[in-house]
Amino acid sequence: MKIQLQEASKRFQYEWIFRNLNVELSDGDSLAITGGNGSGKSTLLKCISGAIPFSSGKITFESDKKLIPETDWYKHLAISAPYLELPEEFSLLELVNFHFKFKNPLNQIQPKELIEILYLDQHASKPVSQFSSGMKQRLKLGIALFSDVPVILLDEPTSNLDKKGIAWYSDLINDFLKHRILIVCSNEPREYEFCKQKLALEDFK
Ligand SMILES: Nc1ncnc2c1ncn2[C@@H]1O[C@H](COP(=O)(O)OP(=O)(O)OP(=O)(O)O)[C@@H](O)[C@H]1O
Repeated sequence: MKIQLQEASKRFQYEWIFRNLNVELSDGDSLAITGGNGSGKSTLLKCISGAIPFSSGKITFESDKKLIPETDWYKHLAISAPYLELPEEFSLLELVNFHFKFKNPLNQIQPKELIEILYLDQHASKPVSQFSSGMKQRLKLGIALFSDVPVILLDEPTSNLDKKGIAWYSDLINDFLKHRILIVCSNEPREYEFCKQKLALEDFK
């Protein structure tokens, strides 16, 4: 998998959020997108995922030297972000089963095994609406990281996590991200310090 941004720019009305980004990412690469509140991190991640368009410039997804049409990007990526809601009426087990109807599980992991990795096995039958914010965050990260896709997009991955959760996040990144493309939006060095490339959005105004 290869993702390439060429002179990618975004504006809302008359306000340029970022201009002329050039980035190239291949399997095993990791990119940290940093910047203060309102600098455009989430906007850039949404553009990369195809949820919203860039205003100018170009982005391509390429697999085995073939361009992937924009309408198919979603099949190749998984996202965890604060603005993406979980279907909270499901129990945990129902939600994991539901998710894996759309995305293949990484390493053929079974729903019950994943729930153990999330250390939520005591809560398999509980509706997700009754989860704490940290439990929801582990769930969002877990279903993204354990989707068998070549591109993982994470926005504020450790928000709401306690010390144990933060260590758990670092271990998962170490163990399961080696051969994929990872993009992390963050202001917390602990969330992205392992990334090979860094892009400070303030430099692209
Ligand atoms: N749909 C929209 N219409 C107009 N302006 C928008 C829209 N979405 C975001 N913006 C603006 O774009 C800028 C960047 O917002 P964005 O959410 O990408 O920042 P961020 O770096 O992710 O911030 P934070 O660290 O607070 O999450 C802000 O000025 C925001 O108001």
